[in-house]
Order: sequence, then structure tokens, then C-alpha cells
Amino acid sequence: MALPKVDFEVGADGVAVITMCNPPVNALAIPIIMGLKNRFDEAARRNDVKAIVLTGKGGRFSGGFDISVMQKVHRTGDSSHLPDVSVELVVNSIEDSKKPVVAAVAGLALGGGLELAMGCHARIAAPRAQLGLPELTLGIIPGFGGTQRLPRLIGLSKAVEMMLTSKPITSEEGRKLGLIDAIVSSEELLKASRLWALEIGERCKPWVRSLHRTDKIGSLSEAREVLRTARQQVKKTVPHLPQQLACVDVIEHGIVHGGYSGVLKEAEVFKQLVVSDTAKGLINVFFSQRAISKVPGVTDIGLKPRNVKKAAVIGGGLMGSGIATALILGNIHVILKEINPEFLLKGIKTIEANVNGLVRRGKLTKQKADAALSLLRGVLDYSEFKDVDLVIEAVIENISLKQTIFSDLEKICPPHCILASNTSTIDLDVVGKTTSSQNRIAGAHFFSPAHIMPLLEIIRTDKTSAQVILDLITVGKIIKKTPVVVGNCTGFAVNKTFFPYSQGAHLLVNLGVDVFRIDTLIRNFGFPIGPFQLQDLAGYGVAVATSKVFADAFSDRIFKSPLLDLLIKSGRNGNSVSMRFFFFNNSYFLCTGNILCEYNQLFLTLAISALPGKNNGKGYYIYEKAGKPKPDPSILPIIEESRRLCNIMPNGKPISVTDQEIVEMILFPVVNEACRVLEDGVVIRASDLDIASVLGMSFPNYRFDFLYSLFKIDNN
Ligand SMILES: C[C@H](O)CC(=O)SCCNC(=O)CCNC(=O)[C@H](O)C(C)(C)COP(=O)(O)OP(=O)(O)OC[C@H]1O[C@@H](n2cnc3c(N)ncnc32)[C@H](O)[C@@H]1OP(=O)(O)O
Repeated sequence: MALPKVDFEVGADGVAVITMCNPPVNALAIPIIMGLKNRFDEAARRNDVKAIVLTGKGGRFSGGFDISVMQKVHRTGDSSHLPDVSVELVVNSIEDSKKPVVAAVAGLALGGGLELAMGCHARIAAPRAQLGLPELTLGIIPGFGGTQRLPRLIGLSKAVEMMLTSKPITSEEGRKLGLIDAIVSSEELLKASRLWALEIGERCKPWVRSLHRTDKIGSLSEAREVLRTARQQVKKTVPHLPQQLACVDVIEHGIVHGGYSGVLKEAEVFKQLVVSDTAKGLINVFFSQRAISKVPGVTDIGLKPRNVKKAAVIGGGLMGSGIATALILGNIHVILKEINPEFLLKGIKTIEANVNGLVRRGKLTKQKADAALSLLRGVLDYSEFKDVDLVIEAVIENISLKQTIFSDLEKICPPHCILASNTSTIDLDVVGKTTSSQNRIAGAHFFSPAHIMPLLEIIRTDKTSAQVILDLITVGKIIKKTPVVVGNCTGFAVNKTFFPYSQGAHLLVNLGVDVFRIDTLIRNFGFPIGPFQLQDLAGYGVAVATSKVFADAFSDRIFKSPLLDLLIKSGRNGNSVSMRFFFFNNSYFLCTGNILCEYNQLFLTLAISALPGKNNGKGYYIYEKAGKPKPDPSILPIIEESRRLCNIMPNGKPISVTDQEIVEMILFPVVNEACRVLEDGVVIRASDLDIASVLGMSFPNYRFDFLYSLFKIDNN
């Protein structure tokens, strides 16, 4: 691999083009930062240079500061690895340069990349480039002046929004907001940027030092109002994330004390946050997420993914219709098979509702929705299975039914076709037992709602071929999932790791700890809801069924609580049918960094649709149409009865435990089980389980500090 370098070329027009070369995203590694400093100094010195253009090689400006440098700081504990870019490079060499500097931006300018561009005197962009400051998703704040320059270029409200949500904008939006001075085609980008730089020098175009601007900030009282609202929003939605409030504080500092003072403050806070536990956790998640699709023996042996053009989904229930929705949204033709016209119609209607729901929420255009739906065909037999490349079976968890289906599929589908099951519990060797196609049988375990939840567990048996796994990983990425390859066992990676989660909670309750205290503490830890509210939303029938599966498989480590049976006997069975499928896969919504709010929204929508009704609406909580669920006091005698039957309270008295101990008693067994999952080789590496837990179980991605401090783990 080529070493990172910065190219320098002076044209006959007197423009020096400085090019960052560090594929694939021109990350600002230390040699790039040092190279930039040297090249800007050289351009300043040379008499034949009249103006400067800064650009990135390979059609991408820069993906920002090299995140692995921060990982090195975490590993070594030595913050001196962090270079002084903000003042030395961006202010002194770029913004205060005596020669005009123009950024020629193509592809993407993110984080430190955009911050370099904002230090330039103008920015010319190619169409559809991505511009953003996503640092908060890494537990840090922008550290090369972004908190100061972005508000000065595009106005405070929009800048605060872009930083707090970490969402990028396109160059077209950037042009409207004033971040980008002109958009030209990719082919014209360098030529137009050179000309622009020369024109600045000739005073035909404005020479703007963005840090000196104040015109877009508004008055101090207006600014304070914007920041007050932002703080309120942060406290409401992401109270656990220190970088959010720190970012608002640093912006305010610059507004009150001036941009340069803001830059200094920003650098100071940036360095503090880099070594925070939150940043350690989130930066680990960044690299883990990228490692996940590198599967030894699959992605490194020169295989090429085959094209999956047509897929079949068997079963049009909630899972099947969700999977079919995800496939058609990924532009894959789908035939949906059901056993009778009534079920088929219901499945198709669910898929239509899924797709139309995305349109309603502004996630999909009507045109794209129509195009996706045109790829769907409902069938009642196997006659159209002759040319399918992939089948995903999503029928009920019944072994003999699945065995019959796979035997039929083996006879009907072409020999290259992948035969996958969405089972969440049944051993795939058992599913494929009656076939001789075990090399093409795998698990494709989606998390409900399958068209929204990002995790896809791909289950590989001892016999599944590497090609089949590679193809499933590829399909997973096409349909915008994060595929994680796991081994074949009860519960696979996520459900196996988390089965002790609700058991710990039940043990505590039977030892005398209050149900609602437990839920609150787990929420405060960072999970979206506590274990008892989760059980309500799932419906107790599901909890009982899954407990039985795990009790059979792991009888040496099961706590049997009488509470659920008592609740059912007393006429309660949880709150919701509509939420039940959520729990069935142990997942309810994603709670990661910048997408937190979006998924909170999803959760609220589903929770509201889960009002008392079909499942009987009685649980630990009272659910009303509006507002938060309220603890139901009438549950207390049933809990007392459970404690009496269980009889594990020492001397018949409730135990006394601290908040910390409660959280630990629920999560430590999960960590133990995670160790077993690792030891048994169910996942290839620990970081795969981190990601699967975040995406599948909503483990708060910024709380891996909990695990690191627990085991004194080096997170690398
Ligand atoms: C001081 C400053 O304010 C602080 C900062 O700038 S912090 C950095 C801010 N920038 C970011 O957060 C952007 C992070 N990167 C991304 O979001 C995405 O990689 C991207 C949108 C740039 C490209 O996405 P995509 O094309 O799908 O490629 P993706 O697989 O993610 O990345 C390609 C490779 O580049 C690496 N990479 C991407 N951005 C990187 C970065 N900023 N630092 C180090 N490596 C980076 C990835 O780890 C991956 O490496 P691998 O091939 O060895 O696994």
C-alpha cells in the first residue's frame, strides 16, 4: 500500500496545487498533516506561487483526521500523538496565508477534511459531495476549528444542527447555505478552483477569512437563545453523551470571546474528550463496524460475490414481509410465497404498508417506493422458484415444517441457489438434515422490523460454503444491513449473549428489589427501556417460549422465576401484539450516536401503536394513548406472591443493594455469556459481538467503558 503523502505542483499560471494522497479517503494521518504544513510553507516562500489550491486525490477531498491516531492515544495513554493542527496549520498556514487558498472539494469533506476546507478563502465543489462534521459520533468535538468556522459560514442554527446530528449535507445544500462558493463538474473542478484562487489574488473575488466573520451569527441574545434550545434538546435526548454539551459550550465560548479564542478553547476540549471513556467506546465501535465484514476464509481468499437478482421469501408474516421489504428496497426481485390467498394478501399488504410508511416519514420518494413494489410478486406454489438465486425461509419455528420446506427447495431451486433460514433458535444442521445441500444452507437472521433494523446475523454451519457466506454478506450490504457472520448454536450471537439479561432482572425482583427501580437504572445506564418494560412490549407469551428454549439449551445456568406464570394467571400477558415481534428477536431499536433521535422516534411510533388491545394491554406498566407508560401499582401483590413462592430472600427480607450493584447483577451475567460466545467461536472476534450487541440489543455504544473498566480490557 502506498504511503500517505502530499503532492505539490506549481502550474504555469502560478497556482500551486497541494494534493492530499492517502487512499481510500485521504484521512489526515500524521504524515499528511506534516506534509501539508511543509507544502503550505513552501508555497508561501516561493516567488513563482501566486495562489494555492488544496485538494484530495482520487475524487475525495478528505474523510477527516486519521481516527487511528486517537486509537493510538487510547492504547498508549500518550496525548502527545495529537498534533497541533488547529492553530499551526489551519490558522497560521492556511487562513492567514498571504496567498489566496481555495479548496477544490470532490466526493467528501468530513470532519477535519471539511475543517481544512473552511480554513481556505473559498470552496469550490463538485456536485453531490458530502460535507459534514461527524465528530460527535466518535465521542469528540470538531478539533480543527469546525465549531467556530461552520457557524460563521452558514449561521448558528444550521451549524449547531449539523454538528449535533452529525448528518452531512450535499454540496448543493452547502452552496445554498454559503458553505460552498460554486459548484462545477468534477472535470472542471481543478481548473475552476485555480481560476478562482487567482481572481481572489486580483481582488476580483472576495478574500474571506471565515474565522473573522460575524455577519451570520446574529446578536448575542439571539445566539444564546439558539444555544439554550440546543442544550435543552441534548439534555432531553442524549443526556449521557458529554461531547454534545461540550460542543455547544465551545461554540458559545467563540461567540462571546471571539473566533480565535474559540479555536483555542475547542483544541483544549477536543484533547480532553479524546481520552474520555465515551470516545474510547465510540472509536472502538467505528473500527469494529468496519472489521465486521472481513471474514477470514471468506473475504480474503479471492472469491467474487455472485449476483443475486431474484430472491424468494417463504412466509409472509411479520418477519417474512419485513425481509421481502428490505430486499425489494435493495432493488432485488422478490417472490413471496404463502400457503393460501388470504395469508398472501396479508403479507403483500404488510409490505406495501412498510414501503408506504417510509414514504410518509420522508425516507423514500413515491417514485422509488413504486419501483420497489413493482419488484414484488406473490405466489402460492413453487412454480416460479426455478430461477431464484436466494431463498429465505421465514415460517414459524417448527422443525418438521422447515425440514419439509428445505427438502422441497433442494429439488426445485437451481443448484447455485442459496437456501437460507431466518430461524432465531433452530439448529441449521437439523433444518437441513433431510437434504444433501448442506453446503448451501445458512442462516439469515434478521431483527424485526426487518426493513429497518440494521443487524443481519449470517449463520454459518460447518458445512456452509465460503461462497454462500460471501454472497449473503454482499446481499446484506446491498440491502443496507450490517452483516455479522456467526456460528451455529441456540440463540446465535445476540440472543445467546443476552438471554441472562432478563434472568438477572427476575432474580433481583425475587430477592426483593423493586421492578421499576431496575428499569430506571437500566435506562439510566443507556438502554432505551428496562427489562420489564421490554417484557411488557414483547408480550409474556414470547418471553415464556424463549425462556423454555434457553432453559433446555443451558440448563446449568437458568433462573426460573414464577413471576411470569403468575402474571399470566392473573390475566396479564403484556402490552402489545404489534411490539411482540420486536422482542422475538431481542431488539427494539437502534441507539447509536447520530441516529439516536431518529430511532427514538421509531420507538415512540411503535410504542403508541402498541396500546392495549389485541394482547390484553396489561403489564407492569399502564399504557395510555399519550405520555409515558406509568408503573402499575396493582402489580405489587403478584410480585409479593412470586417472592413467597421463590423464597430466596435472606431471612424473608428484601436484600439491600446499591444502584451500581443492580446494574452489575443484570449485566455481568451477560458479559459472562459473551465470554462463552467468544470461547465457543460463535463470533470470529470480540468486536463483532460489540457491534451485534449495539445493533441487535441496543447496548448503548458509548458504554463500552463499562466493560473495559470491568476487565481492564485494552479495547484494541
Ligand atoms: C480533529 C477532527 O475534527 C477530528 C476528525 O476529523 S475525526 C474524523 C471525522 N471523520 C469521520 O468521522 C468520517 C469517518 N469515515 C466515514 O464515515 C466513512 O469511512 C466514509 C464516509 C469516509 C467512507 O465510507 P466508505 O466509502 O463506506 O468506506 P469505509 O469502509 O467506511 O472506509 C474505508 C476505509 O477508510 C478508513 N477510514 C475512513 N475514514 C477514516 C478516518 N477518518 N480515519 C482513519 N481511517 C478512516 C476505514 O477505517 C476503512 O478502512 P479499512 O478499509 O481498512 O477498513
